[in-house]
Amino acid sequence: MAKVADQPGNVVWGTPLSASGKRMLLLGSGELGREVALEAIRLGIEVIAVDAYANAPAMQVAHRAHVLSMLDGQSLKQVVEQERPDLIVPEVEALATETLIELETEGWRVIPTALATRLTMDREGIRRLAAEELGLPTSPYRFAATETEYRDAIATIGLPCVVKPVMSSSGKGQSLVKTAADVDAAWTYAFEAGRGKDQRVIVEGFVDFDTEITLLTVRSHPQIAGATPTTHFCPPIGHRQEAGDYRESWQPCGLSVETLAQCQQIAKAITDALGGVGLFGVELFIAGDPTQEQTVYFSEVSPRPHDTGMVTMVSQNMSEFELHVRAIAGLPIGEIEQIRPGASAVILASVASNGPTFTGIAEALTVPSSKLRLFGKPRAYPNRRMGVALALGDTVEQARDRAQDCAARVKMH
Ligand SMILES: Nc1ncnc2c1ncn2[C@@H]1O[C@H](COP(=O)(O)OP(=O)(O)OP(=O)(O)O)[C@@H](O)[C@H]1O
Ligand SMILES: NCC(=O)N[C@@H]1O[C@H](COP(=O)([O-])[O-])[C@@H](O)[C@H]1O
Ligand SMILES: [Mg+2]
Repeated sequence: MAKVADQPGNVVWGTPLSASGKRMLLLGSGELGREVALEAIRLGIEVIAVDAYANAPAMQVAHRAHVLSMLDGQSLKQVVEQERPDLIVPEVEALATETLIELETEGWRVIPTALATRLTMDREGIRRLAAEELGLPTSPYRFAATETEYRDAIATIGLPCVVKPVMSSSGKGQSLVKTAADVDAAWTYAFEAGRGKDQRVIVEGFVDFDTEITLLTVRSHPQIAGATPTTHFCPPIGHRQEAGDYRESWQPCGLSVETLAQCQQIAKAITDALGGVGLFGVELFIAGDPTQEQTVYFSEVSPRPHDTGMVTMVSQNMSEFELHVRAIAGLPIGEIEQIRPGASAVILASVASNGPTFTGIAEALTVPSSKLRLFGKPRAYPNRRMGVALALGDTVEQARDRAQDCAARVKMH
C-alpha cells in the first residue's frame, strides 16, 4: 500500500535512514540528479538514486543506490515497492512511463505527474499537446515510422528541416537536413541513436531563430493552510547548442518586455497543462528583430531541472535544483533573485576513458568569479559531458568569457 501524500498545512518528515524519513526515489542519477540529491539531503530528505550504471553522479552522494533498467516496468515497480518513497522524481526522459502511471494510480507520488512524464518522454506527446491542444506556435512538423512516411514528411515540411528520434535527448540522433543529399543519413542516424525498431522520427521545419532560451518555470503548491498554487519564473536563460547539445548558457538573456511576456504566457500554458508541482525547463525559440514584435516558438519542455539551467548554481539566490526540491516537497518558493550576470560552459570528453583523470583544475579556478563542477562519471566517451564551468561577471559577456576560459583550461585524459 502506498503512503498518503502530505495534506495542506501538514508537511511532515523525519530523520533520514529511520522509519520517519521522507524518501525521494531519483529515477536517473546524472549531473542534474546529483544536484537535486544534494539539495534534498540539505533539507533532511533521504535520497535513493537509480540509474542503469553503477557509480553514476547522484549515486555518489545519495543514501543508497540501485542499478537497473528504468525502461523495464517490472524492475521499476519492484524498486518502488521495496523503497516505498514519498516522492518519485524522474531525472531522465527514458523511463517505463506506463508503469509510472500505474504506480500513480496506486497512490505513489510521481513528479510532476505520471502523465507529464509520459507526454514529455515522447516528442509526439508533447508536440501534439502544445500545438494541437493548446494552439501554441511551434515549428511545422510531421511524424514518420517508415521510410516512405519519412520521405513524405520531408516533402511536406521542405528543406532545411531537423530530424530527431521521437525518444532521445541531448541531441542524440538529431540531424539538420539541408539538402536532398542529407536525407538518407539523417534517417539512418535517427534509428541508430533511437531506442529499438519501434522508433519513430519527427521532422521539424527549421526555425531560423535569433535567440533561444530556457524559461525555468516553477509550479508550487505550498503545503501551508491558505497558500495558493503559484507559478514563478526565473529570468530567461540564453544558450548556444551544437549538434543538438548545449555548449554554453547565460542568465539573464535580454528580451523586450513584450517578448518576455509572450514567453511567460507560453510557459504558463504548457506547465499548467502538464500539471503537478516542480520546476520545468521550457525551451523557446525567438525569431525576428528585437526592436520589433518578435515571434516566440515553443520547442519542448523538461518536467525537471534543465542542463542549461546549471548556470543558476551561481547566478540566482536559489538554484533550479533547490527550487525543484522546494516545490516538490510542498515548501514555499519565496522570491527568486538574480545575483549577478552568470554563465556556464560545458566540459566535454574528447576521448574514451575508464576512470578519466583531469588536469588544469587549479589554472581553471584562477579565472575570476569561476567555479567548477566535475560530475564524477565513471566512464568518458567523446562528447560526453563530464563537467561544467560556472562564472559571474559585471556583464553577461564577461561571465560568458570567464566560463569558457575556465572550461577550456580543464583537460581530461
Ligand atoms: N526545428 C528546429 N529549428 C531550429 N533549430 C532546432 C530545431 N529543433 C532543434 N533545434 C536545435 O537543436 C537543439 C536541440 O533540440 P532539442 O531540444 O529538440 O533536442 P533534445 O535532444 O531534446 O535536447 P535536450 O534533451 O538537450 O533538450 C535546440 O536547442 C536547437 O538549438
Ligand atoms: N539534456 C538532458 C540532460 O542534460 N540530462 C542530464 O544528463 C544525464 C545523462 O548524461 P550521460 O548521457 O552522460 O549519461 C542525465 O542523467 C541528466 O542529468
Ligand atoms: Mg532541448
